Amino acid sequence: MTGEAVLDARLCVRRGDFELDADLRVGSGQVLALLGPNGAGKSTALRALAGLEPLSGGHVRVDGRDETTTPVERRPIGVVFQDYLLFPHMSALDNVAFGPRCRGLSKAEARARAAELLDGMGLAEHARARPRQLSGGQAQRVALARALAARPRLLLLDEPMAALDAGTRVDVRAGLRRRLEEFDGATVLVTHDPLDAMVLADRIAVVEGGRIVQQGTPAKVARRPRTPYAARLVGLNLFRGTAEGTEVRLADGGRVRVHEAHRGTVLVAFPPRAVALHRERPQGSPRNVWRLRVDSVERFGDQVRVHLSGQPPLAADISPAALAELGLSPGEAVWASVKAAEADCYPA
Ligand SMILES: Nc1ncnc2c1ncn2[C@@H]1O[C@H](COP(=O)(O)OP(=O)(O)OP(=O)(O)O)[C@@H](O)[C@H]1O
Repeated sequence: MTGEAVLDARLCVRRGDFELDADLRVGSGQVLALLGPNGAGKSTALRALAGLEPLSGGHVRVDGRDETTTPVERRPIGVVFQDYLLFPHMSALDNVAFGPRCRGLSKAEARARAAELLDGMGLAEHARARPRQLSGGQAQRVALARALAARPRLLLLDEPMAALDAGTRVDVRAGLRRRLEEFDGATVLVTHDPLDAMVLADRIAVVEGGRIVQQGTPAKVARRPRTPYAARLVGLNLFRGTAEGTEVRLADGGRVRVHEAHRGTVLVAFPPRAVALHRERPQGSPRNVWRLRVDSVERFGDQVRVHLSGQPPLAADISPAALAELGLSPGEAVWASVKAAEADCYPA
């Protein structure tokens, strides 16, 4: 990120035994996704930014101003909660007008601003509807309009797709992306869905155990994950090891041959579709060949994902026809191979 950050925060929070310690910087018009497993500290980070969770250390700066001790209602922040928390007894218009009203705008001014925002979200004809009369996607847009109504500089989105059914998610996600592109403040989005992070964010911070373990563009995180969690999310096999030329000795046992020579501690990644399975030991070209055992087999899109244990443990994607031909079942031994050219190797 270049230039001055809209959000510059160091969040140190203690909750019982749990400790969050994370640095966040988000530029103007940028979306940062906090992606991580349950209990990683994503919501704690969002709550700390909003002022709902006290910091034991660190700071929150927005546009260069220190907001660390600013009360929740006076922070230049808009929040969209997971289940939107719209006021059920108010119309969409009054839900959106609520924030500006609280900040001192007259009723007419607040309503005019709310109407404009709803209009911009394609919700003009739903302005009088109560939340329960809205679809999930519409309710999300009202919640977003409400968060934007106070003209925040920092927008916080907590699992914005979680309340939606799978069928509407794709459209709503695309719509949310367009709206976030129009927002010139900073956005922090919490999710445990990699697809949300990939589609909505300019940058992803992978949070595990209260720490940011990796940060980068979605493409970079997807291609070069740095932890087994991140690798699983994007569906890659990932190993840490020590390279000596084109051979990598893996930390947990086994070896992988890679295409380019490296030296020292590295990560090696390759997709499950790069793994071929064989009944007989394969011959020929410079490839990796391992004798492994089938752990489990699951349907994965139009492919079958075979989980293998051994050194190294792998996931392999093969076609249902190939599975039938191999006649594999859990507990059986199988040969697995990967071409050296398919194994991406990078410094750890
Ligand atoms: N009310 C609480 N009191 C004490 N500790 C808490 C409380 N809520 C959460 N924690 C601790 O904080 C940690 C982080 O929780 P947090 O909700 O921030 O994780 P998360 O990444 O948002 O997970 P999820 O995806 O499940 O929402 C948890 O592991 C838990 O140990």
